[in-house]
Amino acid sequence: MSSVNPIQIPSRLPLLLTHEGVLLPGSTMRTSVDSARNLQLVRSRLLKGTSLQSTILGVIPNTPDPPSDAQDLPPLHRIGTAALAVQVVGSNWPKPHYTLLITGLCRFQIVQVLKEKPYPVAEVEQLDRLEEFPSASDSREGLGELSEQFYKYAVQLVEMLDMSVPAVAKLRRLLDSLPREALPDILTSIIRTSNKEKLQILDAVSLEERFKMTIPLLVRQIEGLKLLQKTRKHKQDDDKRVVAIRPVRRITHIPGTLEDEDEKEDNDDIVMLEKKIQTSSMPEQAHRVCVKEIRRLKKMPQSMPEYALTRNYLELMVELPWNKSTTDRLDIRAARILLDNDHYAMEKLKKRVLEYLAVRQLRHNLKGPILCFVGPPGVGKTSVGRSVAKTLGREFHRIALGGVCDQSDIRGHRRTYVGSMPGRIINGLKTVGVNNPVFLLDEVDKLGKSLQGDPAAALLEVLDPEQNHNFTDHYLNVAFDLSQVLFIATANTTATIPPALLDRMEIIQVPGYTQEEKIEIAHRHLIPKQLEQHGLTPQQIQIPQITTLDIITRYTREAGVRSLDRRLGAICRAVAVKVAEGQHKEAKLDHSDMTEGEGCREHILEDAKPESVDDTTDLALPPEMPILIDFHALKDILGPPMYDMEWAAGAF
Ligand SMILES: Nc1ncnc2c1ncn2[C@@H]1O[C@H](COP(=O)(O)OP(=O)(O)OP(=O)(O)O)[C@@H](O)[C@H]1O
Repeated sequence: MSSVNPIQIPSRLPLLLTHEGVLLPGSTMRTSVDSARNLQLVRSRLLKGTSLQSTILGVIPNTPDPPSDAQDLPPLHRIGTAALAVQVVGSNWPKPHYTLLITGLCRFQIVQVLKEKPYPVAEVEQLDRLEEFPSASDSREGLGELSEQFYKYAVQLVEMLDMSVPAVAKLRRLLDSLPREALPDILTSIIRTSNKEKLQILDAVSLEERFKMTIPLLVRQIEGLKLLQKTRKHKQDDDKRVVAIRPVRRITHIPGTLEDEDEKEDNDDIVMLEKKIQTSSMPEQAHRVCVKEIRRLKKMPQSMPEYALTRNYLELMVELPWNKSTTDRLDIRAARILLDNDHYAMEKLKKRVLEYLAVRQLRHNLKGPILCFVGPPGVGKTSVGRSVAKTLGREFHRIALGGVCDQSDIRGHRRTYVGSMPGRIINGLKTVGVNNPVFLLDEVDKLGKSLQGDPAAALLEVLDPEQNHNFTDHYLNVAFDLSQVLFIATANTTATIPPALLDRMEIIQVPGYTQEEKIEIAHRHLIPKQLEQHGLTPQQIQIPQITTLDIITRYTREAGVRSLDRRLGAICRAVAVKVAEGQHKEAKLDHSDMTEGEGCREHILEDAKPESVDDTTDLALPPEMPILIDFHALKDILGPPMYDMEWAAGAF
């Protein structure tokens, strides 16, 4: 048996009166201090004292300290534990108090109270003299047997616990290295015992008595664990000892229970994850990290917060498209047709995009300036980016950068950070599932800056073809090759784009549209799209060009076509309601009444002529009569015009 350093406590000790919990020698506990004498003790002894001796206290259990020091001391419990104050944490909320972390050293008994104020001090006699403990070889007969019996139970108990928990493994080692005489106190404070039982153990000054009293407690705990394993009604205990009473995983297999299935599922998941790591085509370095992490994961209890973190990390690693890409199918003629089909006007932009794609096709690589479309909102910048992806046969992903002011948005958080996650680039790659998508960095001009770093600086690394084959997201902590990604940026203005970023991009201005262009865009693209979105057919609604002009001039004022698109959406919604209610025939009738009465402009009547009706009966109506949207209908749906532009209609 190992020899033990004798502990010699001072003969006078300041007394800390506690009534919650019992501190036993060899164990540690937290206690809250908020009564007058205890507060004084902490302030004048622990916080002011500088010697090691000033951190030694006499902890008296089962004795509440009166709230005010004007009140007399209550009768003190006879035996206390000399303790070392390891940590003092103070707070003023909700009232001034301290939390002490104290470690029990040995028993003592009070000989005489020397003073009661400002905190009690007593002359004490040390009861445990560890150096006098008999060793296993030369112990007295009775005690040797008792201690042997106790040791066996202790080993049995610890071996029933989950050895993969570091605290349990440590406890198992301690059983062999600590003197047996110290074990009753330590085990009593670990196993499930009441304060009363702990107090009895504290009061048991004789070692023999202590062993005798602790053995039944151990047996009770062992029986409890056996029962627990049988019923598998493993309850989470809010007591910190929960770690110590977790049954061993390998002997808890009781088929058929829900938790059993959960655990099995989890284990299956880990096996699957391991297989995925082995078969994944990730680079050597990433593979090494994954293998290391999965080894750690296997040893971790599932209740540990790190378990979920590590698992999420590994799942992301196997999901990332390290080597998965789509094949480019670039045909410049087809690209031209596709761009023309999707977008009216914007000749300059389309020309430059085609040039860009042609050069990429001839050079077979993507190194080159990043295209940045700059123009007012709603002129189709995003939508051209989407078309580029379509022409190349690549996946498309939009990364909105407006308002981003933290560089971890781009580069991710380190995994040590609570709630850490990868940045938007890695997240985007996970979403598209290939390593060569088109990434549209939307609104680069609206990047912010903050104490959390400059996201523009992080973007520089992403966009620089010389560096981005080695892009390291903080969360992944291994390099990912971004060189196959085609980046396109959009902005409303170049004025607020950081110069270093601007330097890496080729700016293509996208001007606003003329009224005529807007009308064409509306009729070629926006209206058909809206009809489709609302489940309408051209036979159900008719929007003449003059109405479109009315919307453009009287209801919107913009360089692009976004508001126009929204207004058309509102019209389609209103018509969809009519159609759905099956009332569109009546609506048409009412409507023709109204246009007649109010003298609609000639062109509208002309537009309506082919379908115009002079019969008032439902039956006389052609079955598919479109709802005509004229200026009056427009007013009904969108409200009165926001801008009075009568002249514009005339001009048209
Ligand atoms: N020339 C065009 N031809 C066809 N549709 C167009 C054209 N210009 C814009 N659109 C349509 O207008 C809508 C708005 O365009 P988009 O979202 O691409 O604008 P944006 O310039 O990216 O705006 P923001 O700067 O606000 O992001 C889209 O539905 C798009 O299809």
